[in-house]
Amino acid sequence: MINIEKHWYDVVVIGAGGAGLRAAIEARLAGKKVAIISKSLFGKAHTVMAEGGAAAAMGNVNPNDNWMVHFRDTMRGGKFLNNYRMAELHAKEAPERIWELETYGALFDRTKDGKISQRNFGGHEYPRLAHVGDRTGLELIRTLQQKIVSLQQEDKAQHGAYDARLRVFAECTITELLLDETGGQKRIAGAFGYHRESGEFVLFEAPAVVLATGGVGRSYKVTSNSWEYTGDGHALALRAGAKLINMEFLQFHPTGMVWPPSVRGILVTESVRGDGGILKNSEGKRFMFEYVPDVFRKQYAETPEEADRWYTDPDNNRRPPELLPRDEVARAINSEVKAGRGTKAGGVYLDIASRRPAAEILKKLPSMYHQFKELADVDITAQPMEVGPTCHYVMGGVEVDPDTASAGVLGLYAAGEVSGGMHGSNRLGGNSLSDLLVFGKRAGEYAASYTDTLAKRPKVNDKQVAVAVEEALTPLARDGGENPYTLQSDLQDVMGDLVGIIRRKGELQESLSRLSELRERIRKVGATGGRRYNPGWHLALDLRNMLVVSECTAKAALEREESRGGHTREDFPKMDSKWRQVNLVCALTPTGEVDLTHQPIPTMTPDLLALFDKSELAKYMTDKELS
Ligand SMILES: Cc1cc2nc3c(=O)[nH]c(=O)nc-3n(C[C@H](O)[C@H](O)[C@H](O)COP(=O)(O)OP(=O)(O)OC[C@H]3O[C@@H](n4cnc5c(N)ncnc54)[C@H](O)[C@@H]3O)c2cc1C
Repeated sequence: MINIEKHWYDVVVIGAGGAGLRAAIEARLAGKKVAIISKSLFGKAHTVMAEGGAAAAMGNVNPNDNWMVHFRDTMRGGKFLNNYRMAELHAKEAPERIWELETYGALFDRTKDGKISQRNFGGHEYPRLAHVGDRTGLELIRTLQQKIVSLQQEDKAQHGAYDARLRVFAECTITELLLDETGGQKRIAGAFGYHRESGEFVLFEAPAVVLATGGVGRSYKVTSNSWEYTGDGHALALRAGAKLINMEFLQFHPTGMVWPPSVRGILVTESVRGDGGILKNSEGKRFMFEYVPDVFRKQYAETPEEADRWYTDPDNNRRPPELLPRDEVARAINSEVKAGRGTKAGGVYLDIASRRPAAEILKKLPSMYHQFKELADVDITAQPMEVGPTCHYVMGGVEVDPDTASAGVLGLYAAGEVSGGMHGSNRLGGNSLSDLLVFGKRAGEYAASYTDTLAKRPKVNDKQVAVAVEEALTPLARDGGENPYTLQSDLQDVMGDLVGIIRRKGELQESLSRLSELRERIRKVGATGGRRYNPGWHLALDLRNMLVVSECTAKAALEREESRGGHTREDFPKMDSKWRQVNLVCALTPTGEVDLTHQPIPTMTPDLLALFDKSELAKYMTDKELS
């Protein structure tokens, strides 16, 4: 007889990064009983790793900034494939969400006159990233956790227990969402998972679930993402009947560490370039001036002199090309390396040492200094760093309603990196931290109000629970099954080699047939040992999520015959305005295959269209759309 620990909540939030914590706070403030579930330790999420800052048009450093400029930058960055309504809400609400963090106790760096300081970042017209040195994510998580503790203290005073209305389940992985399908309509009824340490199963009965599980980067070997980003939320949503959009768009951050091999992929923050760092090839040439695409030519400097003047006089000079959106810089580095002008380890040089005094580097980039000193024995105040592209962020994700964050299945919501649409084909740096605050809050609010509309709670189906138990136990029961680590490595090879930064038709076709072979092998995955802390078993369970998400990416990448943002096709090197009108949508067939369809993207409202010059829109839109 399998023992299953049972809990009863109004709202279950899966994920304890910024999106999950902000959603949980909002649902709790609405009076709901809320569980926060986290695969990793509490406080250890992608959000904590964020370095550069959170983008919000507060206009503290340049008063010309406002939500309309931020909206324009976000749409340009996403090459106009963004869900315009999400980009609008994000630009309008981000400043409020940042100021609100201060009321929770956040301590941002300040300007001389005491306002929240804001720094430059790629694709943002004005200094816009609220930051705490290069440890912004740490402050964000610390503050949200502090708010949670303060709410728990209120609950202790009112209800006699700290976790009466807000409880954290750390090191607990959700493997399945549970649905009530009575009357032919799917409604969320709960979530099933296991405690990582004991291997014991756990069931959360709840009418509303917020997915806040972050990204998918572990499907690639060279990635800035950590072990838990196996696309669980994306896969859970698919299996529950929701859809994924834009999965072909993956952001390869231009600057990951490339040396030594053990740390390849770890992020080198864009703040290095925002604060004056420049990129050079092995011949010592500052090469980015040669890679400014026509659509951005007007906004970027043509000479190093103009670019350097911009740091002190941004109103009369144009930005350095090192601050182009990330997809452009990543492709440029890739081209330099391919042309034989890379470093021995396959990267290029990022130099701040010759550009800023050591004391300033230490003050503004303390984490980068320690990262390079400890991991690569490089002193960034005296030597250049070696960098190259690393898989960093997934623009694609769960299709949501922009206002409510509803994922299209009753009771299911998604926010943060797991959701799709907001960033279009490419995310601007800093826009994720603000995204997760804006839409985390909205998801929590609407999940809570949804539970108020229910006449009775959806019922958990015991058969579904039995299937979830069996699914989880099968790898342990299988003798001589495939090794999960080998399977993960093989999957990463397929994605890195065939669905990487530059894509080609033949390779994408090959990736799909290799993924289909992997599907068969993953069905036979085995894990030795028992249920007590067993990472091999955990990975065996994660693999099916990584696989289905990778299939979505490969299928959509093959289908989209153009290059845009985080999707570059060597055989279709240009943007095509016909493709801008289309979202590629993935759903699962009843037999679990990925089904891909085209869906028209929502048409931008005239008031928002009027924020752009017609000549600029003409670079992205069809004549029909413009008329
Ligand atoms: C090194 C680095 C630097 C970055 N710097 C910046 C920056 O400066 N500015 C910016 O805007 N963005 C930055 N980003 C991106 C940004 O940090 C992330 O996109 C963002 O934090 C994602 O937040 P999230 O709340 O959606 O998910 P995360 O913070 O990734 O949290 C996901 C949570 O879900 C949990 N989880 C996952 N699967 C399961 C499961 N099956 N069951 C239970 N729990 C699960 C995880 O344990 C975790 O708690 C950076 C990213 C990295 C990696």
